[in-house]
Amino acid sequence: MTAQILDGKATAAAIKSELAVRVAALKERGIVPGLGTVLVGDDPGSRWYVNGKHKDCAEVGIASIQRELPATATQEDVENVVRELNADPACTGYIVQLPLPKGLDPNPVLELMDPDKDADGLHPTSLGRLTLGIRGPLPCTPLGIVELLRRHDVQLDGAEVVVVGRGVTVGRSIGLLLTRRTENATVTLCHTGTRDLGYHLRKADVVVAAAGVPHLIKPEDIKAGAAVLDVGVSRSEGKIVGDVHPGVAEVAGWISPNPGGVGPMTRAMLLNNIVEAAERRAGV
Ligand SMILES: Nc1nc(=O)c2c([nH]1)NC[C@@H]1CN(c3ccc(C(=O)N[C@@H](CCC(=O)O)C(=O)O)cc3)C=[N+]21
Repeated sequence: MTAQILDGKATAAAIKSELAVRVAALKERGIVPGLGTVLVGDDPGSRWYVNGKHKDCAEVGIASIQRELPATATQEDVENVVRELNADPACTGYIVQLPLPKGLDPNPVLELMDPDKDADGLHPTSLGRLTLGIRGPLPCTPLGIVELLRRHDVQLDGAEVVVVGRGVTVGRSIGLLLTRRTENATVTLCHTGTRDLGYHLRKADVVVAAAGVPHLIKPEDIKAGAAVLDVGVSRSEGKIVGDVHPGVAEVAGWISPNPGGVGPMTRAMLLNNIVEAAERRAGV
């Protein structure tokens, strides 16, 4: 068996054209959604990601608000930019690109953000709302994964999902999404303290690999026909190496390529969060 592709690039493109229609409808009511980004320092990778987000915005008609600070910026400097974006009516939502340069503490910065302007869906209030079932921005990568599976008709209702990795952006938050009544999956969260990872993986209908360990997930650990999502981003000689061994494609029923899988979906969901925030504010 060769796995079918969970094509994140094509799916993200389809979502972006749907969002463009919703943005046009907002504009007819005089509302222009705007995404802000805060980039601190000169890490080329971070700059590349941030530029990509603004390119995405241009494609769907969302306005861009770019704030840049040098690597020498103080905690106070970063927090002042956050206060400014909180107060800016043109900014529907924004992200503070992580990681921040050494010496800066991200948590007070993130807590200072207006939760209603949280484009990442990772603000303490957003995670609290998700836990409590209150409408609000949702974490982009988990949401992208759910959307990618839904649009390829991969069943989540009743599925055994095994998540590998307990990072906040994916592992810690995706279970909250997948165990809602609307998704209705059973979720097991594995991490470096898990005694027998293979034992859990072999039962999984869906595997979300978000550990950041190159080729951690081996073909012998995957149930035939399972859906495997590769979220891992490690780099070797400039190329992305995911958490999933290439041999898994021979066993799995569905696999997300990396690049071209979950990454583009994450970006599309960031735009989705901006459009939804603008719609919520407009009472749509
Ligand atoms: N506040 C904040 N929010 C974020 O969402 C955030 C962040 N900080 N810091 C860094 C990570 C990383 N991240 C990616 C998003 C899309 C791709 C993506 O689209 N990748 C492409 C190409 C990757 C390549 O070729 O380098 C792909 O997977 O096909 C990658 C990485 C968002 N992040």
